[in-house]
Amino acid sequence: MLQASHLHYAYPEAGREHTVLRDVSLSLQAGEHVALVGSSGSGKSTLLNLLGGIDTPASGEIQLTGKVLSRLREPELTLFRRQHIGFIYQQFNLIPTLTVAENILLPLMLLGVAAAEQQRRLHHWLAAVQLPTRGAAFPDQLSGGEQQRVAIARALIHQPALVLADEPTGNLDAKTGALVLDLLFSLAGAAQQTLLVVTHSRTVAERAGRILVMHDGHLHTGEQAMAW
Ligand SMILES: Nc1ncnc2c1ncn2[C@@H]1O[C@H](COP(=O)(O)OP(=O)(O)OP(=O)(O)O)[C@@H](O)[C@H]1O
Repeated sequence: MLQASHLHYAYPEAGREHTVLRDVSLSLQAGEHVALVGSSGSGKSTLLNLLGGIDTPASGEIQLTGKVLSRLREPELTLFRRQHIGFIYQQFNLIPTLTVAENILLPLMLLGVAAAEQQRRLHHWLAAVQLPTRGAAFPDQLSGGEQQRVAIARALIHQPALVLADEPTGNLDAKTGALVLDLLFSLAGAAQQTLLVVTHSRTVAERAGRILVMHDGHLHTGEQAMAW
């Protein structure tokens, strides 16, 4: 469902180019759960941003559910992202002025889903992330683990084909992280969604079906990844 070929990416740095991704290729099968690991600064978040259509590679091609991202122009690219991708971040990234319910509903509002259908899915997802009575709360009234469960509901409510999670347990203690991780893997699994999780945690990586390792801008798979 995702095929990335020969991706290159560089950031401008003091008048020079700082190359972060060098000839990175990968493919993800529909419904697969994959962990992306590697040392700090190796380019994991950068790769996630390219795969999610938030940023554009200098060269190379990304095909997602049959569409080549670089051939999409605004506003099609934004619409494609809203329909097919869900993001989960280490810092939760909830909107502090919106309630839990409003945060979860954002993707459906942006897609123009009918109000009755929004409410039906909201009830389902509040229950799915074990926060059935917290819809009217604001993010700062929730614990970190609860906020990340809201972020999971927001990332999955529009049934995206691809879920990208950048260190989803990085801000949580081990016990809370394990609960959040269980929810993320089981909900994405039930919906047969493809899940790519960036992590520094061996426990998280071992939950995935496959591990990819970023090292010095290159992506290692299979046997090479086993050494991680
Ligand atoms: N906006 C930016 N401008 C310039 N350089 C950047 C920018 N964002 C990231 N970088 C650099 O690109 C490299 C890769 O960063 P990236 O965030 O992708 O790494 P990472 O593997 O996700 O790291 P971590 O595990 O610490 O989150 C780093 O050297 C970083 O300093």
